[in-house]
Formats: sequence, structure tokens, C-alpha cells
Amino acid sequence: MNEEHSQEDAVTVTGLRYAFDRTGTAVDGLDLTVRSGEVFGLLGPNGAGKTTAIRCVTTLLPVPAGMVRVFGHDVTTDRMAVRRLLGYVPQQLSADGGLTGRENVALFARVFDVPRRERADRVAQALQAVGLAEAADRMASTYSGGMVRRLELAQALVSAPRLLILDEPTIGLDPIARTGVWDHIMAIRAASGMTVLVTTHYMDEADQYCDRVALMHQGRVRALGTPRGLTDDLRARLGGDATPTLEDVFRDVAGSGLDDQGKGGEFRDVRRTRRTASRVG
Ligand SMILES: Nc1ncnc2c1ncn2[C@@H]1O[C@H](COP(=O)(O)OP(=O)(O)OP(=O)(O)O)[C@@H](O)[C@H]1O
Repeated sequence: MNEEHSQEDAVTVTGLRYAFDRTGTAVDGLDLTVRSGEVFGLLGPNGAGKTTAIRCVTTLLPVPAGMVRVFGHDVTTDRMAVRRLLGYVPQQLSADGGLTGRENVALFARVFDVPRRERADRVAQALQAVGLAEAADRMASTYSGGMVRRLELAQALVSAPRLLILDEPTIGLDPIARTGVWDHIMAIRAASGMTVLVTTHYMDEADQYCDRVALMHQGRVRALGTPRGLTDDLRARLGGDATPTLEDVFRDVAGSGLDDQGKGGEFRDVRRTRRTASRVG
């Protein structure tokens, strides 16, 4: 990659390692680049290290080894500049059920230093962008799980980030609510040109919405490319009439190690379902 291109990249991760304790390394030499303007999916089973890697990018965790840059800013030495550039929707609940939708977003506008005289408009725009204009003055405790997720999206959008980071944005939602969340993400991205970095267990969503994906397993990227490119490569190798999916690609690159993890290694195991509606209530 030439220097000029790397200047424009939204995220550059080189040799990132992170261990919570001496027994386990959550991220084990991660290299990846998210290009400006793309929707990039970080995929992998429970425990692959996705959330840990994402938290290093957001500056919420330190970078003990390796390097992470966001639009050229080093997350360790230029933390505040990085924070100003990104919006983050964590897996953990970030909406308050005791406030209205509008109040929830206004709180984030204050925290992110949106200028006072712009706040009301920016809050209204963010709510509009996620389809919550009508419900804005209802208590968040009355929202469905999909609406809560869209409210959290509005909270992250109110600071007009160049990079939106979403950790499992559709976990625990029904298929219609999942589609609703993605439709809004894609519309916002089309309108703003913002870069989106998303983690997900759902291979079908990655296939449909991501420009490129990294398949992560045991702390490292095992394959990286467009969903189509990855499945085409596997088809070419398998030959015959095979029509492999992204999940097949993953099983191919992760090998038997995926099944060795037992319950924790299954993509469809959503053991940490967010149950957003009940937790907000
Ligand atoms: N706070 C913590 N303390 C100790 N170990 C942790 C902590 N958070 C995560 N881990 C461990 O680090 C590894 C990677 O976890 P991480 O949450 O990054 O994976 P993930 O791919 O995001 O998984 P999931 O899909 O379940 O969120 C796992 O083995 C996990 O048990």
C-alpha cells in the first residue's frame, strides 16, 4: 500500500495484541485496514476478539502492542482527535428508559460538545435519520427492541462522526427489525459518505451489506475480502457445483478449531442476546 492511500484510510490496525490476563490473548496480532467510505464487517464467533479489537479502535481500551490509527491519528497519542471522529454503538445498553428518545439523543449531543445553538436541530435530524421522529417524545421504555437499537444509532450519529462503529447492531432482533436497522444504516451512509465498521455474527447480513469483510478467529484475521470474492475463491477451489456461503468460507479458513470451541464457537449462538426492550424498561 502506498503512503498516499494509507493517509485516507479510516482505520489502520497493525500487529495489535491484547491480553486480559496471562492465560488468554483476546487479540493476537491483528492487521486490517478499513478504507474511507466503506462498510467493513468484522466477523467471527463468540470470543474471536472482535469487541476487544473494536474497543482498542475507539480508545476505550489501551493498545498494549501494535498500532491503531483512525484517519491517520494514532489512538494512543492522539486520543481526543480520534474520539471526535467516531461514533460508537456498543453492545451494552446505552439508552436510558426513563428519558424520551429526544432526551436520550440530546444527552449525547451535550456529551459530544455539539454547539448549544445547533443541538436541537442536530438531535431532530439524528432522530429523523433513524425513523424515530414520530416517537421522539415517547419514553424509551415504551420502544421495541428495534427502536431502541435505532435510538442508540441516533445517539452515535448526533456528533456527525466520520467513522461509525457498531458492535453487533442487530443482535437479538427479529428479522424485520434487523432489516429496519440496516436500512437506516445504509441510508445514512449513502447520504453522509461516512465509514462504517461493524461486528456481527450474522453472515447473511455481512454478505448483503458489507463492502468487505474480515473473518476473525482466535484473535486474528483468517481471511479478508469482498463477500463475493471470498465465496468465489472457495468455489473455485472446491470445483463442481458447490455454491459456498460466507459461513463455508469461515469454516474453511478456521478449520476444525471452530468446532473445538463447542457452544461458544457457533455463529448462530447468540448467548449474549441483548434483550434491549426488557432492559430499557
Ligand atoms: N473483561 C474481560 N476480562 C477477561 N477476559 C475477557 C474480557 N472481555 C473479553 N474477554 C475474553 O477475551 C476473548 C475475546 O473476547 P471478545 O469479547 O473480544 O470477543 P468477541 O469476538 O467480541 O465475542 P462476542 O461475539 O461474544 O462478543 C474471549 O476469550 C473473552 O472471554
